Amino acid sequence: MGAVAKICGLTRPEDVDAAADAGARYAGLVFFPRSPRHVPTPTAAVLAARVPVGMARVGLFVDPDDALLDSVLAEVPLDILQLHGHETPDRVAAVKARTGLPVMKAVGVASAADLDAIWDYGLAADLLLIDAKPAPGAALPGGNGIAFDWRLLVGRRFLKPWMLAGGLTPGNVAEAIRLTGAQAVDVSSGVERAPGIKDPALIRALVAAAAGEPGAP
Ligand SMILES: O=C(O)c1ccccc1N[C@@H]1O[C@H](COP(=O)(O)O)[C@@H](O)[C@H]1O
Repeated sequence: MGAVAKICGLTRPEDVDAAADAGARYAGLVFFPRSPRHVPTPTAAVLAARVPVGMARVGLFVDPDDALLDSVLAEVPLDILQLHGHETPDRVAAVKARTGLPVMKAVGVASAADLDAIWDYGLAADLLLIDAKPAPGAALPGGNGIAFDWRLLVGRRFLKPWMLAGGLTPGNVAEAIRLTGAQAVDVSSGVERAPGIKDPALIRALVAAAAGEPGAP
């Protein structure tokens, strides 16, 4: 069974075009200054305007305050907000209410115990993002190119639609989907030639492999 793809951390117009041309369903823009994929708001507005109809524009935030959300949304049309920090279920609900946008909440997983947290967000969030938990002391809360043990998700069901993330590449995404049953995947590092610089061939290979196209890796 194939999955649709979100390509996250787009920083250049040509990367948006590559993701769209490859058939990715979601375009991710990072609003987190510590990330090498961070885009200033004016740049994000240009990139968002380039995303074709039918491809959702996802804004990635890490523990954003209301002022940041308001200032970005005043300039950048976004369809979904991705919260990738330590936001509580109440904060997820408050962001939804304030912005009127669907929220995808990221939850980091390293062991079976971490899966319980996913249930905590099942009512508040519209979508769940199951990512690898960053190593202690990691500079970034995501986008580190590390995978978790996908077998932890075998046989699991969640209250909301979910995406799988963490260290996915054109070479491993088919196996990750086969094991977990993910219907959507989110990839950043695995389709880059350098942090923040996407590689169009890797994007094409990733989207094709996720979709289960014949001949894909
Ligand atoms: O991509 C980033 O720079 C980033 C920064 C802060 C939080 C999350 C970030 N990216 C998200 O992390 C996962 C996994 O990324 P990767 O494929 O392992 O590099 C993904 O959901 C990205 O949206």
